[in-house]
Amino acid sequence: MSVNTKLYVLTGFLGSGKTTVLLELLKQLKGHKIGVIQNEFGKLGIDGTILRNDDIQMVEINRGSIFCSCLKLNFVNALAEMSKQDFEYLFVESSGWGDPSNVNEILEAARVVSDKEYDFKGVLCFVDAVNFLEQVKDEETTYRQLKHCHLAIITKTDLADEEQIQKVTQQIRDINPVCEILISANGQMDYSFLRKDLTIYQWAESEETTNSVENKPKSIFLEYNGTVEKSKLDRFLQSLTPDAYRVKGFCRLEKEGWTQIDVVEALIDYKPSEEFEKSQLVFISKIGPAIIKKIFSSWQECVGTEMTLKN
Ligand SMILES: Nc1nc2c(ncn2[C@@H]2O[C@H](COP(=O)(O)OP(=O)(O)OP(=O)(O)O)[C@@H](O)[C@H]2O)c(=O)[nH]1
Repeated sequence: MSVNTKLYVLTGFLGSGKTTVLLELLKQLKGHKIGVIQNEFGKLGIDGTILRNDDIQMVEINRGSIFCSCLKLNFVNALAEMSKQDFEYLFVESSGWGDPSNVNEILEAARVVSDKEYDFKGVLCFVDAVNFLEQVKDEETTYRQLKHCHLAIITKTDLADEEQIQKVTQQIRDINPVCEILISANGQMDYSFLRKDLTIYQWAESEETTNSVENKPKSIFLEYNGTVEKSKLDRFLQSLTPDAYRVKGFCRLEKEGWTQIDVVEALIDYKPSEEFEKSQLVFISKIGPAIIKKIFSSWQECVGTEMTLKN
């Protein structure tokens, strides 16, 4: 039987909580036929590993933004390929650096080459209640993601007080006066938006994306074998927080075993994880290739064991 696949595009700055809500959405929709297109910025598909599950079908597009000319054809092809599968829902998680200003142009291209039309339900933009007000001052991407969304989801409201949430809401309204706004804490939120057509909350006209190969932040990944003491790794990660937009990966710790590491600004989060062959951490640099030297010297000082850095 042929069904109309409901299509949602998830956007939001690095570490704003897209994967956290997507995992919850997948739980809420258990039993439905679901596809995911996962776009990671670095070479390693960390989110893909977190989301992988027998019930969903996933395609990963890594090493850049799906809105950038470097990857948008891959995105169009993935949409066309997945349109053959009669999913009930298709979620596209774009990378935190993704500027979705040209999303309509891409969906139009996909419409031309796909077997079936998607029922596009809207762009969801994740807004980090703790870090957004600072990010939006410096990062055009954060502004564009909001301008072109239909639903803004304020995340991490468990970590922000009422006054902060009010300020964030006001700033969202200044950028996008018509989008719907919801709040979320650790993926808990009102999911009834799934029954709505969010595209009625369209604000901005399509425009060129700001994503390009030239302005793509540097990403680098670190690997080590064996184990590391948590306190040492923590000191290492803390020393790098001013210079990295985001650090994430899976590490084997001496006492705690395999652990998922998430660093967003000053916040370092540790969660138990499945096992891997070796420990790997992806760094998305605020300071370009200069981060390489800092990673080397800080690792020497704080941890001191063998590791390798890869592009
Ligand atoms: N306390 C709290 N932490 C959250 C919330 N949402 C996300 N986080 C944490 O924030 C970090 C980043 O969350 P992700 O869901 O991976 O963010 P993301 O937008 O997918 O990240 P990128 O794909 O790297 O851009 C993780 O440590 C999450 O556990 C929330 O509502 N409350």
